[in-house]
Amino acid sequence: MNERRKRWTVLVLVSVVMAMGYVFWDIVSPISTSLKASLEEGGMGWSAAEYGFYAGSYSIFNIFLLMLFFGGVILDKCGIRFTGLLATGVMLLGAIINYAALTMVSPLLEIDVPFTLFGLIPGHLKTQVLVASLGFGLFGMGCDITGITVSKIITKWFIGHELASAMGLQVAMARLGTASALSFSPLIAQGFGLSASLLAGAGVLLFGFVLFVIYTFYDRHFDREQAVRRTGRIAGSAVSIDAKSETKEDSFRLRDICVILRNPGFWLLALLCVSFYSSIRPFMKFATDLMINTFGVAETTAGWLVAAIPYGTIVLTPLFGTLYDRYGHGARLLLGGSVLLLVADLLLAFPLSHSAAYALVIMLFVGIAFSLVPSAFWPSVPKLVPLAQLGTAYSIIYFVQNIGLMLVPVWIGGIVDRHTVRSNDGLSSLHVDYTIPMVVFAAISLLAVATSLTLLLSDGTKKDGLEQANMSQQ
Ligand SMILES: C[C@H](NC(=O)[C@@H](N)CCCCN)C(=O)O
Repeated sequence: MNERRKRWTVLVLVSVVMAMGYVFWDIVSPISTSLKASLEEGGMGWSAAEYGFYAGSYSIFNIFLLMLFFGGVILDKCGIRFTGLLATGVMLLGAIINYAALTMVSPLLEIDVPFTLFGLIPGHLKTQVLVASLGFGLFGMGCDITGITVSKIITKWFIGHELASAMGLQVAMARLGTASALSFSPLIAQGFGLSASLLAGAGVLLFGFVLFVIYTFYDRHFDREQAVRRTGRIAGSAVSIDAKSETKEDSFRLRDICVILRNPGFWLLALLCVSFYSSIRPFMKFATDLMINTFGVAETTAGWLVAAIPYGTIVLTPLFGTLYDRYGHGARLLLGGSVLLLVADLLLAFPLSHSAAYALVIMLFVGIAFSLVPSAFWPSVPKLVPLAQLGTAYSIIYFVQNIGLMLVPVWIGGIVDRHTVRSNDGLSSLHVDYTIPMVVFAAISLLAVATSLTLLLSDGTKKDGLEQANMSQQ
């Protein structure tokens, strides 16, 4: 197999592994209403607060046990193969615990929670919710560590080649995973029961684990070839390189963390990541409700309007990635995406029309923004951070991103509660005015605009290469 074919095969393998993670991540979202239904109606009787706690538990280990940070250190210290197997294994284990909670732990047992952590934890929790959350937290830890591992794998194989196209395709596969979960999970649950969706999700993760095992053979082969090349280059010298070990670039020293933390470019990227993703991901959690309340569409139509976001990104992310590879202008792509998101937020806060067509156009704007920024953001990180520190750098970025992803929905949820009024039309009793929540999202997007503008300006003076094409050879 020639080099080019090998690296694209690797891309397919690891993108599918990652997409499997995204499938499980959203497997419960479309069936949450059924989960909240009573036992007699075939649900599990979860309260909205319990569901919110379960959904937020994805980030619990990543944030409170600093697992993302340690994951990055393990990646840089122990290498891709070890970390990838560990992370995909933990994802699978978490998913199995999550599934087992829904089938084996009674939803009738409740416990009183001794501390509520500033209102983030409900005062009473079903033991089933607690066990499911433990599983989902473990899954989240494995999933995000798989994320940094996959980013490092793609960088390792594609640096100097089609790096942004490759990362764009990987993100497109991830979005396909999200879209598939949203589309198929309700069908599986309707046909075979709620827990069947989770079982299907766990099955999908087992498939991902097997694919990662296959990838390790490619990885070992790559390292051996690199070692042979190096040995060739230093032929005659007394230095010997162990062909079994990973490449020298992968070795990590603890003081590298200080190097990363002292890099202002890194902090700009981390700030852009948390502001952009905190503005778009939590928005997507509230978007269906916003469609119903602001544009008066039915729940199913609202779901389809919001689904236009991930479906649109499947095509656009690799397209923008290819443009970045060939023509550069990464900082401009970041700025363009952030500005577009800001405009979309404002057009939803102060709608010019209340038609479904208007809402669809805005969702397409959001989809374009959600393609522009990720396609330029992730391949830009290796331009500001050396390969030896890349795993740690990605993990710190994910860590900062997770803080926003955990806090912003809680914040917006509180604002939504305060802007919910009982309507008099006798049909839907509650109405939410989304003006203020959307203004808050717009303010967070404005921070993303300011950060990407700073990145563009500093690239002009420091020449970090964000505006340069990624491909140095075909
Ligand atoms: C590519 C990018 N990834 C992330 O934002 C990661 N934090 C997600 C990690 C894996 C899934 N939990 C994206 O999805 O845009």
